[in-house]
Amino acid sequence: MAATIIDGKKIAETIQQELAEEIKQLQAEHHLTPGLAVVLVGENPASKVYVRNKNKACHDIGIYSEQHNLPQEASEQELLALIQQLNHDDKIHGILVQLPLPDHIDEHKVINTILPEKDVDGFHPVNIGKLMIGEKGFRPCTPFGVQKMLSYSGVPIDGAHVVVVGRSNIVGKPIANMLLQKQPDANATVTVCHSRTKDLAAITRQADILIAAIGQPEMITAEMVSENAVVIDVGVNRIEDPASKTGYRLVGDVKFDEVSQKCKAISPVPGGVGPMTITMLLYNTVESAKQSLER
Ligand SMILES: Nc1nc(=O)c2c([nH]1)NC[C@@H]1CN(c3ccc(C(=O)N[C@@H](CCC(=O)O)C(=O)O)cc3)C=[N+]21
Repeated sequence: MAATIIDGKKIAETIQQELAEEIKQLQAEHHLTPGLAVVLVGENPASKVYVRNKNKACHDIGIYSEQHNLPQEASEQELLALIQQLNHDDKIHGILVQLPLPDHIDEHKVINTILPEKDVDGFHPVNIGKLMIGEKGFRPCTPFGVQKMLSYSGVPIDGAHVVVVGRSNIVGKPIANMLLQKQPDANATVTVCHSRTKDLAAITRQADILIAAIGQPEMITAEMVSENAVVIDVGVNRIEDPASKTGYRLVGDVKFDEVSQKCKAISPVPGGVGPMTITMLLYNTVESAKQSLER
């Protein structure tokens, strides 16, 4: 039987409406408008699309946003100075530096310079540490979006066997930690697999919830999933497609056509995790603005 489609776009819209209400209230009661600064270095075309989408989403729900474009040749020093300036800017509650950065810039140094209380991407070691020990802090937007997507869809996480394929710092490792926590919308049994895993399919077939975050187009096939599985596809891969007017097409890490004929529920690409990622960035920015009232 065909799987239920987990409509990330629709869930994202619902959450964005809730955020818009919350922002109206912050403005009425505290004269406070949440503010986000997005920093883009260079000309990566995919990055430009995301940055544009983020700015639009901010505008739609009432978040103030500003975009800082640095040229590809900008020095690390220049970028760090900009971050320092944004750290001290009271209009700005969230700072996002679009990754990847050019090779001559040290990503760790850049992330470490962002104040943890403005790190709405959840990439600063302080926020990663808080996630690890279950303390309040910013959660990385993509895994946070996956968790919300599951809970909004009524997928039981408590006690479920979650299999994560992929061990990146921005998706695999944090999602595994989040769903493992002794907290609501978590309490899962988590297995993390990766490129060195022996007999991957034997493990993925055991998943109640399968999270594909490998970065390999259409790697997860029908024989790797069970009939009861809920499949969340985190992949965003651009593959060439001469038939498309853009010359490319977006596919996930899951072979959607065959897997969706077998499993219980599945999130599509596009229209799945992507819109949730942007929404959780907005969520974190609103959260950061609220926290600024308490300082
Ligand atoms: N500091 C930082 N934070 C990020 O969160 C971050 C980043 N760097 N670098 C790049 C990745 C990628 N990313 C996406 C966000 C939304 C969609 C998204 O909304 N995708 C749409 C389709 C968009 C399209 O058509 O290209 C969808 O899946 O429906 C995709 C990818 C955030 N990233």
